[in-house]
Amino acid sequence: MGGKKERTEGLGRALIRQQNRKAIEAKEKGRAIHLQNRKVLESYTEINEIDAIIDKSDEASLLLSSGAASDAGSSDLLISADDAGDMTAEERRQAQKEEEALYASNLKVPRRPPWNSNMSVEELDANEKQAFLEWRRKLARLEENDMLVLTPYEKNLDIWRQLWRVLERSDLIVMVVDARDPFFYRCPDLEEYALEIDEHKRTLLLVNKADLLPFNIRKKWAEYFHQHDILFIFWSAKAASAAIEGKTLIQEPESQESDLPGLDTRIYGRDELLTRLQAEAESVVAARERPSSSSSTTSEKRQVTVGFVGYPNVGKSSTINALVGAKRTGVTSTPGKTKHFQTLIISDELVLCDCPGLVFPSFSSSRHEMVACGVLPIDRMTQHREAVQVVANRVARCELERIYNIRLPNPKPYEPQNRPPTSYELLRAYCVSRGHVASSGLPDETRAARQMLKDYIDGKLPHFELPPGMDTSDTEGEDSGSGSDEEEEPEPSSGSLPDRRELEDLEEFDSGLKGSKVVKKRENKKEGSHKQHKKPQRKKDRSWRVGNDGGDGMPAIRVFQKPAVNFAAISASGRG
Ligand SMILES: Nc1nc2c(ncn2[C@@H]2O[C@H](COP(=O)(O)OP(=O)(O)OP(=O)(O)O)[C@@H](O)[C@H]2O)c(=O)[nH]1
Repeated sequence: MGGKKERTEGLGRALIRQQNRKAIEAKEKGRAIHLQNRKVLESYTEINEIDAIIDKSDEASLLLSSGAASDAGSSDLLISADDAGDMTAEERRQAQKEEEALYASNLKVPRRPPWNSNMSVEELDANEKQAFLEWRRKLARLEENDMLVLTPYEKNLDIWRQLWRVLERSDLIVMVVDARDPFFYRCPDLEEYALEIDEHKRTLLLVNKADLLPFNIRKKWAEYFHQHDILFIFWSAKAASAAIEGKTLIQEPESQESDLPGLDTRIYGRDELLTRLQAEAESVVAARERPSSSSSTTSEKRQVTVGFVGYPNVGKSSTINALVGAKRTGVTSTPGKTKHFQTLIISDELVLCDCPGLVFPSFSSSRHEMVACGVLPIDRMTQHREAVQVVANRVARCELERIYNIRLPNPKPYEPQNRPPTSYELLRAYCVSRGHVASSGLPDETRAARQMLKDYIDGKLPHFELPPGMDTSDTEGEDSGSGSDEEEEPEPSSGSLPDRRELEDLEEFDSGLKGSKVVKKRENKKEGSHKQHKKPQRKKDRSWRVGNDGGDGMPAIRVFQKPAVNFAAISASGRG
């Protein structure tokens, strides 16, 4: 008997030892993969397909071995360059719109492949890589269509993995968008993906930076969201942080009446937002548990999780900091600094989760627009005139003149009188007034462009989009005060303001030389801190000339799909 017992114990010990060995091996493997993945998380929006294949040859071989690349050459999506070459600009734009509408549904957020807790770490890793490469391959195929321009998007799987985790663990998903152009930052497919994970999950649009939106425009957006069944809240992380310090940033209008009963146009305060988020998340949990509620005897409260997702720079970290009431995550105006998701326990009932900013794939914007909207870093700007043209198209001429204390040349008699200034005119006027001269002796357009884009992103240059189907005539005659009691001070002039005649003289002048005089005069008068650039000016350089007749290498004015907001009309209707 004793021998049998010993044998059984021996077998038991052997089994335990085997289990432990397996556990240690699995842990080691997991650690190896973990270490391998622990390289600093970086956002890859600029990487191209070739780079991806060279850099990640292991992933490429995975893709090839799966046979997934076998149909990569099929051309059912293609409109060839030859077909497109015969079209007029208008026809091309129309065809592009049609193609974009046709393939809009192909712009998906990458899905995490199905998984379960029995899978090994390697298996999970390989499946995720495979699914991700498949997703990238589909997008690459879209790019083969000459009519479709896919803007840079996040190509680092590890960043998408962060999103998958946040989506899976959150009951309520808060999509943070910039109030000045909510639909640029909204990703409807993400809402769909959340529902695929769990049909009860809800997505709420947190319309941040509402302090930068005039009240009447906020009201229009509220009506639009309400009519289209979009769950939304207006919010200003900046105002909420100011409130924590006892300051008031937003002066709300006394009456916020609307034709739609129950319309919520308020900008929420910190406590209100926390309460509402918790209530929304609890309603998700309640809906999820409802079918089995008959078997549940207790009504005890569960901890709910609210995940914050969105493009870089929309204010996710600022929002979390304002909600937590202390600085817990880094905030800067450089997009893409949050690299890993963070979990913050607010109370026994509420947990917040901050996801790194993600650039979702889209057709609808240009790279310049993405720089101007703050989702691609200004440092990566290669064509500054194109990016500044976005600013020139969207900020009223009078606002640019007032805020920068500059004079922009009037449109020529043969041009539409309401055309926006060209980026060239704007950059030149700015450089002249500030004395920004590059070492070449030419206006330092890059420096000017960087400053203007920063001002545009930070809200110093006012701009906003109207809800779809609405134009400025819908907002005229209404109070459009921004609600913010922060009055924009015009920038101090660096010297006396050149009058229009002086500027027009400059157009006719060999302005490299004359420009340098203007520059020096201004520098001496005010901006003592600026370096004196002593390099001789190029006499015959024509890059200072104003005009868009094409003779000076200036790009034609770009027509953007979204109509520029007529700020002049809005300003005239009472905006400060
Ligand atoms: N005017 C205004 N500016 C804001 C507000 N919230 C955030 N900002 C500014 O927007 C910029 C980006 O804010 P972050 O909180 O770092 O944005 P994020 O979404 O966490 O960015 P990533 O880490 O890149 O994903 C910073 O310059 C903030 O000061 C707001 O409510 N109003």
